[in-house]
Amino acid sequence: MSIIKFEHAKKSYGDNVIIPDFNLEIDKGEFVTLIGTSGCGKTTLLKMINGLNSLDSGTIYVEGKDIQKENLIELRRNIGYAIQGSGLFPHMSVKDNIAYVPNLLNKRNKAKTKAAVEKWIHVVGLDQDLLDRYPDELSGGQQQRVGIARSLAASPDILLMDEPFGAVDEITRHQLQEEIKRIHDETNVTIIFVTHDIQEALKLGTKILVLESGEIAQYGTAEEIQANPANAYVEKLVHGE
Ligand SMILES: Nc1ncnc2c1ncn2[C@@H]1O[C@H](COP(=O)(O)OP(=O)(O)OP(=O)(O)O)[C@@H](O)[C@H]1O
Repeated sequence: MSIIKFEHAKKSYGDNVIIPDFNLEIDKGEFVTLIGTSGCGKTTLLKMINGLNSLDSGTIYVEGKDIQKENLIELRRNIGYAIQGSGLFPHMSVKDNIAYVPNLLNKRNKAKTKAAVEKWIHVVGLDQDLLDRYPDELSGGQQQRVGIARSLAASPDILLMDEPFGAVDEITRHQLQEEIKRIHDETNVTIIFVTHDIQEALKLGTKILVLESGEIAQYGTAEEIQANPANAYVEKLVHGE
């Protein structure tokens, strides 16, 4: 069974139709990289999955359930969300940022939350010494890692990532790419990852979703889209001018 299924999903802002008629099934455990020109609707599509954007019409199923009939708070607990610039709570320590969702889930089981925090800070490759610092006392790359740790700390089945490595230097970006690949291999979390960078999309994705004006230009493996680009846009994207 697919973990996410779109059926004629439509989204507009006012009269501006961004996603006209979206149909796709994403299998559990995929690492989907979502790429397309600026303004084509990548962020809009991502936010439809966790209910941050409501649908005009159509249906999205997450783990077989129609999200429009679900409690959105419950839904989002199972869907991690990591955004560019980390999106950390500035007034909370690193520890409290990562513990935020586990605390909600574990209620007063402090030992369980502490174990989750220690596990995830380690998984994203950060030192335990950073736990008591505040976000503005970290480098951009460290903040980004904490953001990823926070989004994973509730052990979600799905992780939505919106250009999570956009704001860091090349070396850190490369390290974070390796880190997220490893996390995906180890946890089998289903990831939907927005990027502007075709090399990043090809490197990380088990499937690449090329979006063009809110519609699927192509959905396939890196090999497939490189060997058989579906149209001139995909061709240009993967092979340059
Ligand atoms: N809240 C909003 N109200 C009105 N229009 C919006 C809103 N959010 C996005 N848009 C518009 O919808 C279109 C798609 O935006 P979206 O952010 O999904 O694109 P994107 O592919 O993620 O772009 P980028 O790569 O630049 O981040 C754009 O034209 C944008 O201006």
